[in-house]
Amino acid sequence: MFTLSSVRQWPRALSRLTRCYSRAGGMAADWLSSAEREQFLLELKDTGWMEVEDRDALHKELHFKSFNQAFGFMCRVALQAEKMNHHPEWFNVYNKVQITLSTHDCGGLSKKDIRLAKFIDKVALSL
Ligand SMILES: C[C@H](O)[C@H](O)[C@H]1CNC2=NC(N)=NC(=O)C2=N1
Repeated sequence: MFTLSSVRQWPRALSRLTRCYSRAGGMAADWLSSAEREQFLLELKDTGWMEVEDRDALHKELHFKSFNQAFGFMCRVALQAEKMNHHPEWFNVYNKVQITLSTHDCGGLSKKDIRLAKFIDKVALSL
């Protein structure tokens, strides 16, 4: 019989899928297939994103000309995060912004993280 407790013996990726599916109200729309994950991570690593060692997340540090520019960047990302209902974990000191992306509802990376990472790169490039 299928039970959530039995899923823990399944591969980690499948376990993440069930967590993502159940918590996100049965919608696995944001789930990343292995092929998508590989492709998107390749693209994002090209623009300076790194995989975090001890969790399924992406990290990037951005440097701006001034605090004003860094904070303006954060405002634009914050509005997009609210629109997506998907929020970054971030830290700002003066002209530097450190960002970590992961989908808490899924316990790892989802398509929302990819979309937000690409938005972040687009905004950073426009400044
Ligand atoms: C209740 C609210 O919709 C959820 O907590 C949203 C908010 N923002 C979020 N942001 C991120 N990064 N992961 C989430 O799972 C998440 N869930």
